[in-house]
Amino acid sequence: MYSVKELVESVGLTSVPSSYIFRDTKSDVHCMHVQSETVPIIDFSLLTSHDPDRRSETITRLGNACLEWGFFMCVVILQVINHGVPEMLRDEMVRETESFFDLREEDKRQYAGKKLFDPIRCGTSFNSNVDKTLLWRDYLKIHVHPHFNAPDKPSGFSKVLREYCQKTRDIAGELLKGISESLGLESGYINEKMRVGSSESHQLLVANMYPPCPQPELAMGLPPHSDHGLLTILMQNGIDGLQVMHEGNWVSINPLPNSFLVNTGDHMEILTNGKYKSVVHRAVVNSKAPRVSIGTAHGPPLDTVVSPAPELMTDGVGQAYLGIKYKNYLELQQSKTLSGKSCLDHLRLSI
Ligand SMILES: O=C(O)CCC(=O)C(=O)O
Ligand SMILES: [Fe+2]
Repeated sequence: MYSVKELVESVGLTSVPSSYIFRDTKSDVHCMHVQSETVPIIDFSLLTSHDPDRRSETITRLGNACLEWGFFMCVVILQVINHGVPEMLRDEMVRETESFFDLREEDKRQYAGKKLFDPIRCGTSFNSNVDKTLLWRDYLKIHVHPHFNAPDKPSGFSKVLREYCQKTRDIAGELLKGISESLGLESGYINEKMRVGSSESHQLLVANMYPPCPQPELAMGLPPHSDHGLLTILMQNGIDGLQVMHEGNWVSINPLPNSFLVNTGDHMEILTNGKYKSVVHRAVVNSKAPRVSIGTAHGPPLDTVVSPAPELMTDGVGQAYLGIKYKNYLELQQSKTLSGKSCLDHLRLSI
């Protein structure tokens, strides 16, 4: 079966087929429903404020969010023209993405079964060649920077996608400035060292479609994992499903209006020598409505070797991770079943 959406729509499913029954003994922990206010919130307008006190307070919050959670909601004031994402753009981006998944299967199939670095790739599960259990998830992955790519259908997608990707790169650039400062480094440190914001930086857009599931407790949208890259900026179509691991519990995320969900990725953990750890998260499914989430992963150029920053190895802790080319890390992650932080574990040095 090429997609879960097709499966759900082709037959009146009343139960989950056995190939989708997900058993995860390791993460079988109690799911706490924590209110949104316990999740760190970053007001983007304060981060870019000219008032040094407000900016500095926000940088402290940002640093704490990275240190304690690896996750925060970033509220972007929509009317800000320079760095905000206009509300319309977010809505349009969701609508166009939904329309893409609603295309006829033959229109989508031209992007199916392709390789990791093909510009546009569409499929189901994570790595359906090796996944023992299939995931209740279809995806569209597009390498949008340094070379911009877009499917030719739906017709309005390309324009909206280009603008959305530019705006999220701008947001990532500002967040990385704040994160650098929170580490006691120059504001431009991460952007310059990782060449993020350069004409070569890498940005991958991943759109996920989780169709309604007749037995949501038996299936999994995306299993516990951490993302590659420095930061992922995510939004959704108004239906919840993201959970992040915090202090041993799954915290269900109910985004504030106009907020992006931001998590630190494995390359942030490597670069900071383990100070800012990537967050483990997962996507659960529901029986009522299709859920769409759209994430952009922001990383260095593919040929960049990411290793711990010497400036962050001064506290007597030696180098805790091996360096690796970003490209090779992506290959490593894609060669296996998605599972917790198993890729990062390959690079950990025992110290
Ligand atoms: O759907 C979500 O909320 C999470 C998506 C995600 O974790 C991913 O695409 O890596
Ligand atoms: Fe993720």
